[in-house]
Amino acid sequence: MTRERDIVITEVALRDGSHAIAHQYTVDQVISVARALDEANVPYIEVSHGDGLAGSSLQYGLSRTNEMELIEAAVSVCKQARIAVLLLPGVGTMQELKQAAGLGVKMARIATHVTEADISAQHIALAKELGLETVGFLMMAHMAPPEKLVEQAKLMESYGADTVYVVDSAGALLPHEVRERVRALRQNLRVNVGFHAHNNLSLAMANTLVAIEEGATRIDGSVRCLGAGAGNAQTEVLVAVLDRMNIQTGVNVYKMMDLAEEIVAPILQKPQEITRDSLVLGYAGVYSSFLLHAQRAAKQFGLDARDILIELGKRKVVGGQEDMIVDVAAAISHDKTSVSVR
Ligand SMILES: C[C@H](O)CC(=O)C(=O)O
Ligand SMILES: [Mn+2]
Repeated sequence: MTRERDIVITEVALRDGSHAIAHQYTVDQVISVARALDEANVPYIEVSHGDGLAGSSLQYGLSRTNEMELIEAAVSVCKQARIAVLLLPGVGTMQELKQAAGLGVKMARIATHVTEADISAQHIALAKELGLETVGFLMMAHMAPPEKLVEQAKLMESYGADTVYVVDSAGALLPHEVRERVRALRQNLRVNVGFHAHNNLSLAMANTLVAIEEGATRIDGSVRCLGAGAGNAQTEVLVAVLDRMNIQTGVNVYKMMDLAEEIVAPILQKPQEITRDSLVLGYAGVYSSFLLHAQRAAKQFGLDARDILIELGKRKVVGGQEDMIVDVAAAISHDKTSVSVR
């Protein structure tokens, strides 16, 4: 018997990658990327604002195109791939989830900070009620020890999640820390375990392989590394590596390479690489989607973005606290000015 997929990949460039391009996706771009991913036999494609449904706002960044149009476009061109959406309770509401389901979305990923799983109960329940495959997405997983992660994951499982993800939002986890976390979830959950990496410390691939070794079967990647910060595990590389390991993803390696090169690379204003600022995200444990916000604030206040990011890391700022970025920049700028006039 042939195994079609040992590992089920969710491609996140059309959602996580939205952070990297300041939420400027057009319908044409989404159509060409989603169609090519579908032809490459990628099973799940996530589409929404970078911060999930209804993320388009002054706080998180305004989308160029209404995400429902993007979702509808992606659904319309996929023959086998299922479209997924991300939802952060409090940012997105039940109404957007219902609307997305009505457009043909098949999977909902309900994301909370790693210690706040309790706010996902109603959204997970609604997603199940709507007949969606449902994922609990525990973000900033480096901020909680394995026991805490297990406690929170069990809550999501009890609400009905089919899968719970360890999400390394800051790209800060080291391989042994991924091992401990995925192992702990595998030992304590009955549902699937997933892993979502960020490449800020150049560990996305290594960490993903460790997660798979520990039994994670749901894995996220972004083609051409098109994700927040330095991007995620690079999907076309991941499927090639897994193929060499005789681990089936069902994804066509050549087609992934071609779409990365010919369709996704031209969307990028500059190549996704580990710059000094994205490296600091992983080094200081800062949410990857803060990168562009911090760079903008640095420009506004004439500062080094690294100083802002390091301070955000010290203050343990988490997703949803984007307004703190400007506050921190203003405070650093104020301190500098007062020192220089003394
Ligand atoms: C809203 C975040 O961008 C979700 C995510 O991809 C992460 O935490 O990482
Ligand atoms: Mn991410």
